Amino acid sequence: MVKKIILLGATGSIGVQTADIIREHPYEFSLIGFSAGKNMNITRKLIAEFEPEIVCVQQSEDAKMLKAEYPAVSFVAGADGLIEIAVRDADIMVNAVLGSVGLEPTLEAIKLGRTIAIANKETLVTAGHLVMDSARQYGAVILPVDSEHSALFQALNGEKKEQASRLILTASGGSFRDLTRDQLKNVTVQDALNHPNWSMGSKITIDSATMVNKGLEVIEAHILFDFAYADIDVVLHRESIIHSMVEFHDTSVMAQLGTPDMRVPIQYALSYPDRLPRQQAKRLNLAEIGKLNFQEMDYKRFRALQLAFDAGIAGGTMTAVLNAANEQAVALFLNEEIKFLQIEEIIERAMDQHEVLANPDLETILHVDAETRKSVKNMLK
Ligand SMILES: NC(=O)C1=CN([C@@H]2O[C@H](COP(=O)(O)OP(=O)(O)OC[C@H]3O[C@@H](n4cnc5c(N)ncnc54)[C@H](OP(=O)(O)O)[C@@H]3O)[C@@H](O)[C@H]2O)C=CC1
Ligand SMILES: CC(=O)[C@@H](O)[C@H](O)COP(=O)(O)O
Ligand SMILES: [Mn+2]
Repeated sequence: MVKKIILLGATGSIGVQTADIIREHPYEFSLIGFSAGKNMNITRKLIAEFEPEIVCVQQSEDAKMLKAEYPAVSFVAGADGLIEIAVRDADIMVNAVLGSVGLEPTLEAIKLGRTIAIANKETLVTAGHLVMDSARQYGAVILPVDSEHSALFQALNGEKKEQASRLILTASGGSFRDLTRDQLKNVTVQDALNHPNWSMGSKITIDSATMVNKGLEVIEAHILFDFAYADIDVVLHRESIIHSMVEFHDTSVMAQLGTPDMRVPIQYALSYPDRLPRQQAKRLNLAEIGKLNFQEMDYKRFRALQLAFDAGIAGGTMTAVLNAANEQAVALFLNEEIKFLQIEEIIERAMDQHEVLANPDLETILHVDAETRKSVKNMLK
């Protein structure tokens, strides 16, 4: 049976790699619709290759322009268009957009009991409890794409969750892992975009350099697997070969390993519960395992990780504040309007200014998200 795929964020790093997997397995998957933001070149290439039923783009002018070029395709635009495409009848909706913009489309697809393959960690950090409560209510399946959470999901597969005692996330340390905090004062955007192991979109690459990414992933792990923060650890692992581990109460540790290639966790989510062969993948050289490097996480050097734990433990709306402040701050850094170390300063100030609201509904979360973005803008005035 060919699985019909709806892909949000098709023109991004995860989106393009998801298209690779669909291309590699034409008898397993069919791309029936996708969303893009502003990248019309990749959008045109995907339309020509996959002949989707429906395409969403950010700007309505782009939708009009494309309609003239591809009259057989339906085009929608903007936030409403993202929801319209997300709820399209399909076997899997892949959320690979960037940022909390992915939240409402995901919630609407969940209400229809859809299977969601989720790469978009901002959705889960912003409103993970709403997402998981709604998934339980409507019987929707949430499959992790993020490499660490795919590893945790695989290591937990077939196990009794109550017999797992600890989640151990691995962190490469990012682009500046060999710099002291003092040396971070004048680093450039170009330097920050130079991740040692992964080729990713700009925002997550900056998040890896600040260690916010690992902080978001700690919250994502708490949300997806319902582990207390006290039972989630992070270890520095320079090679990104062990993608994360689960320790059980008999002290066994199950790990998932592989060369750093996001197509593997993407394919696993799409083909779950089966595994499909990957001829094109670079197989792990077993000699490399002997050289793997692990170090204790240094929470002083990587202050943003501590902030993320603090936000998760505070709960309620605080994770939405962390995420929104970070999204704004990273955009400012990428625009060269602030220095690298100001990213974590902005996050800390936004959190200090926030009164946590417990058990927030969607309206409250969206309001807090918007207010946080405004407050970050005011910080710089
Ligand atoms: N890249 C990776 O290896 C990994 C990514 N992730 C997560 O996956 C998600 C996507 O990351 P990544 O692929 O790197 O991001 P990219 O920036 O490469 O791609 C983001 C995608 O979302 C679209 N987009 C951006 N903003 C909007 C918006 N406001 N409305 C509609 N569409 C929008 C972009 O469109 P366009 O480019 O056309 O403007 C693009 O298709 C993130 O949450 C990230 O943390 C998780 C693990 C690994
Ligand atoms: C590929 C992926 O899942 C990214 O989240 C990656 O893990 C970032 O790596 P670090 O945050 O460990 O540098
Ligand atoms: Mn990850």
